[in-house]
Amino acid sequence: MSRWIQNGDNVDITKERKNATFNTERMSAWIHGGDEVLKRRREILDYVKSNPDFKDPIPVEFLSREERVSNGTRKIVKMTDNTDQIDGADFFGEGMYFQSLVMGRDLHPLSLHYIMFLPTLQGQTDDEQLDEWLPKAIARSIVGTYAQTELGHGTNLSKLETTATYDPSTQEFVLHSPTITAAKWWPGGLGKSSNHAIVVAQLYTKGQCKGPHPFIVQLRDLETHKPMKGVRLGDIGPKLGINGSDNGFLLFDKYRIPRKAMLMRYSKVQPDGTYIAPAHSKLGYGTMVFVRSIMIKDQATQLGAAATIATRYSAVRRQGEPVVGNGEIQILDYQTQQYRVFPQLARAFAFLFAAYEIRDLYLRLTEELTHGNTELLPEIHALSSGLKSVVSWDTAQGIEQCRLSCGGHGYSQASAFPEIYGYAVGGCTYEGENLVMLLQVARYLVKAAEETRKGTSNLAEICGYISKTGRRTSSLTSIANYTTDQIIEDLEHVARKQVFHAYDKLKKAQQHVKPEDAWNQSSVELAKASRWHVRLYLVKTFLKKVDKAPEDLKKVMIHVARLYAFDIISSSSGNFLEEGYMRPDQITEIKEGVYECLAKIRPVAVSLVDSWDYDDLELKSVLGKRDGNVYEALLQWAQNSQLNKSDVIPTFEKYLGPMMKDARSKL
Ligand SMILES: CCCCCCCC/C=C\CCCCCCCCCCCCC/C=C/C(=O)SCCNC(=O)CCNC(=O)[C@H](O)C(C)(C)COP(=O)(O)OP(=O)(O)OC[C@H]1O[C@@H](n2cnc3c(N)ncnc32)[C@H](O)[C@@H]1OP(=O)(O)O
Ligand SMILES: Cc1cc2nc3c(=O)[nH]c(=O)nc-3n(C[C@H](O)[C@H](O)[C@H](O)COP(=O)(O)OP(=O)(O)OC[C@H]3O[C@@H](n4cnc5c(N)ncnc54)[C@H](O)[C@@H]3O)c2cc1C
Repeated sequence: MSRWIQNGDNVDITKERKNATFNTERMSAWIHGGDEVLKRRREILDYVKSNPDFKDPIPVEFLSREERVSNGTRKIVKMTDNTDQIDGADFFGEGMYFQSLVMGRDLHPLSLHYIMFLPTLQGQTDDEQLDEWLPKAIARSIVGTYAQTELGHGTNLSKLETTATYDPSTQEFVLHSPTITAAKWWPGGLGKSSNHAIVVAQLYTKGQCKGPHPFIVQLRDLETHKPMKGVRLGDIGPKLGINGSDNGFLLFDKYRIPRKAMLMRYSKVQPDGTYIAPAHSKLGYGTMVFVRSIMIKDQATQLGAAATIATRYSAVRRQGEPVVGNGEIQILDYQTQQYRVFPQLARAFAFLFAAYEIRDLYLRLTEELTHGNTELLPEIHALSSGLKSVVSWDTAQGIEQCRLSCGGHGYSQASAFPEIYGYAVGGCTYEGENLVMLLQVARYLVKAAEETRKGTSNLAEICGYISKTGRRTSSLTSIANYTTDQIIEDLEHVARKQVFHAYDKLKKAQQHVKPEDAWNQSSVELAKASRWHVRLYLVKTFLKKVDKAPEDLKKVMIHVARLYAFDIISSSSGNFLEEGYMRPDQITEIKEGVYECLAKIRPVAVSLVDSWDYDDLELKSVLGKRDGNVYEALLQWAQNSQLNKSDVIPTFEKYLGPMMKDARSKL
């Protein structure tokens, strides 16, 4: 019997599981990278469940902000006391899973320490600095964050205002925030927890500005934890999500740090102030590329969770009686419900598989950089920026669709949707605002288009479609015979067309206006080109992964992958119809393909979401509980409300009681 079925479970959800046409365990192993990975996940899960230190006193939704920060800090310290339980080298797999189980969807005072501070030390220090700082950071004798964004500037790094001016007489840098807008603003854990930070500041030496560079800076006294003299910092207040994290502000008043505080792996300032430039001007941005690449898996995991909650709830929720007298049906049987939820599940899969690809590519980049080779950098910058944008945007929209699909209960924090949304949607902004990142991808695509037009094209594989001579019309005859190659060919056509459309618009505008105006006037079309480029990549990666799956899994997953592709085509049919590339009847065929996929997925939907292997501990959703007994659980969840501590609360005595009494006396 499936590990997901237990006595006492809701009967509808049990029936769904018994209808599975594939082995859920095999599917989970395939999704997560093999039997060994799955085994390790279960070991980590058992460990977390068995450790009372990781328990929340009550669901975190009922805690105040201060309690959340305190509870999160307690847990993350315990968690990082026990990193021997995981493979420390596997941040992407075991590290992220462990932290997700223990910390849920609250970032915490050590988030930035692990996500950016440590990776920046690893990637940007010279050997001597690495020896000095890395052991301390790994041991957690210091806690750091990444302070780059300012009140006045986040996106445009070249206009950051914090200055680091080199003083050769003392061999120190002087850190200074010349204006209010120079205040660092947002860094996670900066407000109250960190005592160090990587601070990105404009480097001045010999009277010249050399642009933004990273420095390691002590912010608080190691014993008293009081801010250092010349450092002013604090918490920036509550946010849409991640309220367990003390995101902070920071201002410097002519604060002196030693020359060796500048991270000198790529750029250097010599004792006399001579500046040595890096091999590639953007090597200092490496940590952002790393985070963008791990964000894809994180976002996929959030959307997968939302789809799991919506699917399980839809299996146990009965509403509406299409045949009067036959009883209400499971809402999962409505085609409209399937159309709302299953594409989100399909997207989550597409994003997860792309996450594996970008992880591998990032590892290759790291290896190449150790040999001084920066060739891969532009490609990875473009791909990670593009994926980060498209994936976080679709994840945000997808979570909202899942929430809506759960009706009123989706609006309750018991569903977990508010937490999931609040956490995930930050990804549209941090690590580069999404539209800005799409425009970075566009720079890359414009170059590819230019090379193609010049006939000098020697494009990286990912851009190969740009220089292909495609068909003038789609070769689709019937949805049953619509092959993977044909699907890709059709998407390539639209992506290529949009790339050249945007490119031509840009080139035309450049003949009439200044380059920056031409770029601005073409930017909506350029961003669209980037989106198509990324969607094409996602579809290709998904279909390729499914093509290689074992037969028993492939016959299920093919419908999910096709749904992902058909949904994209049918919801942008205008692009495919343009210039008669597709005929209306071909679009109708693809829409029918969507409905067919929904029908194929329906009977196995619950087992498919089970295969994501979310334990209740990780899902943290009353609606998405494994056992499907949601109504009892909702009633129980509500008991945690502080308002239920007494039958009559003081507001009655103070306000409502007198109001009603007064009104009664006047009747
Ligand atoms: C031991 C194990 C223990 C394990 C324990 C585990 C514990 C775990 C604990 C926690 C784990 C949690 C895990 C959860 C998952 C995590 C995911 C969630 C993370 C949430 C955390 C949020 C943190 C957020 C942090 C931040 O937001 S930091 C700030 C980020 N800021 C930005 O991203 C700014 C965006 N702006 C830019 O990037 C740039 O300014 C720009 C827009 C790209 C423009 O730059 P500029 O220099 O002005 O460029 P130009 O001069 O115009 O040149 C453009 C040129 O450069 C190329 N370019 C640009 N960037 C790059 C790059 N990075 N690489 C390569 N090339 C680049 C660009 O392509 C152009 O090239 P061309 O000129 O050739 O076209
Ligand atoms: C939850 C969260 C956590 C964060 N954590 C950290 C952290 O730990 N450390 C840190 O340093 N920062 C952090 N940040 C800051 C984050 O990196 C920035 O907010 C982000 O890079 C966007 O920059 P911005 O706020 O300046 O937005 P802006 O750039 O001001 O964006 C506002 C609007 O302007 C548009 N825009 C801006 N520039 C252009 C352009 N060139 N072309 C077209 N449109 C443009 C954008 O598309 C957007 O619509 C965090 C932010 C959040 C929300």
